[in-house]
Amino acid sequence: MALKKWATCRKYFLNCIKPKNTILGPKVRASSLKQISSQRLLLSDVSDPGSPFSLSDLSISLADLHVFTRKELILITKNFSKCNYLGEGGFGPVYKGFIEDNLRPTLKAQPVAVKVLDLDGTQGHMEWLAEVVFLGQLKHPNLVNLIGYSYEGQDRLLVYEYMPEGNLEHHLFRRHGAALPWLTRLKIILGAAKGLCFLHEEATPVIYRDFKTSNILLDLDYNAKLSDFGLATDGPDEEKSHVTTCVMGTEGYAAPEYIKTGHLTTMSDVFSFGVVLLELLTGRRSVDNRRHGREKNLAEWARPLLKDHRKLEGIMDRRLEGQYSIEGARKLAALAYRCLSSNPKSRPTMSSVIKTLEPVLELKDIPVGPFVYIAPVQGENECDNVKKNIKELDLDEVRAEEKIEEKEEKIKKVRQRHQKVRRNRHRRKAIGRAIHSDTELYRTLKSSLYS
Ligand SMILES: Nc1ncnc2c1ncn2[C@@H]1O[C@H](COP(=O)(O)OP(=O)(O)OP(=O)(O)O)[C@@H](O)[C@H]1O
Repeated sequence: MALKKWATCRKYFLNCIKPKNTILGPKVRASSLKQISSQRLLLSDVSDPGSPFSLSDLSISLADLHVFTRKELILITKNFSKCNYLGEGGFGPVYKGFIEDNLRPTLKAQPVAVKVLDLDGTQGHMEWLAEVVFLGQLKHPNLVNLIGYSYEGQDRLLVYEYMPEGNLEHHLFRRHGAALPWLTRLKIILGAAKGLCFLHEEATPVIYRDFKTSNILLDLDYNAKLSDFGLATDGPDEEKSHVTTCVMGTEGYAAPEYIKTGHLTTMSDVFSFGVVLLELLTGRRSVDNRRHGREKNLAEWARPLLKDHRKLEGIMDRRLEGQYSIEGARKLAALAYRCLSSNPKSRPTMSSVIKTLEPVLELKDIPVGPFVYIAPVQGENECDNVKKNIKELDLDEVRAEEKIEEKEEKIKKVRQRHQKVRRNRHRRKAIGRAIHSDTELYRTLKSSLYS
């Protein structure tokens, strides 16, 4: 479900970057580039109207990125084939592709995701540029890796490492398939927190501005990586704030002070982090217009319930079926409460968020239930072969196989029972056992989530 996104203002900047050979003399350009190259290139260095930068200068400053031609991208995505379509966001459609090892000598064979700017959409050149400038320089295990970009005429494309498990939104809110286990949720939110912390701790802090479940991508081990830097901006530290007349972000995640006044700080990201934390705890979406009154907005509705242990239990995601650490849930709820404070100064920094989250992963008071795949925690020592085999298997297939085995087991038991009943007919009647079937589970879910 795509949430309403406010992101139209930057479209005005389409083509505001100077074309290839700017009117500035080569000496002036060279010295400006050198001056900037010692530090991180800021978005304003590139996008301000007086900037000496041209698009071709980007490839000098961001030398690790590959500049792809349209022809190469057609090859990579099999002509943007429908079979390779992964989805679509505010920027435009995204396709899976594969880079063969003979494409370029410096580029290894690998699967990729290619984002194509929709020229009729709400985003434009500035979002593309922000993505290139930020992800071209900021490298961290919890940020998605940008491999390269492309610009030809009005066309703007981005090429990323492929994230096989898609995004968190899909895993958390899908109607079918197993629920995301507690420890996997923790691992994901900790990874995302580390990514956000890295951005905030840059010498010039980066305000991400679009922290939400659909922007948290997952690799095969459920390591979280932030993507979608189209709305990111270089900001001052927590003490100072940007004031913008153009409020951009996604409904349900944006901090109240930012919506009301346009004041933007790293603490606005912390608020959005609190919303995602709530989504992980409750299994509810940040905004659900099918609900009534206050319940439509998750943060508004849930925050007052977080401090009361009994109420917290009542709003925990039912799909977890009680398999979570109660102490951990309480700690996370208290953390979400602080992140969602209406006063930005009362919110914790992302480094303090990480310090709160890490010990929660160690809590062992999780009731043992049926087998669930729990993604290994980063750095955990485990048998490489088993890990590799699990990676190579499609998890949905594993679950399907488990279900078949489960069903076969049930049929076997029912047969045995029937035989026994037949044998003991004179002694007692067979009792119909209530099986909590998947259909029943989905129906319950549907009525609670989507009514
Ligand atoms: N690197 C990637 N690897 C695999 N899938 C990806 C990758 N990047 C994006 N996708 C998928 O492509 C789809 C569109 O993603 P995109 O980031 O453009 O939009 P969004 O975050 O869903 O929405 P919005 O733009 O409104 O924030 C999503 O299903 C996402 O999971």
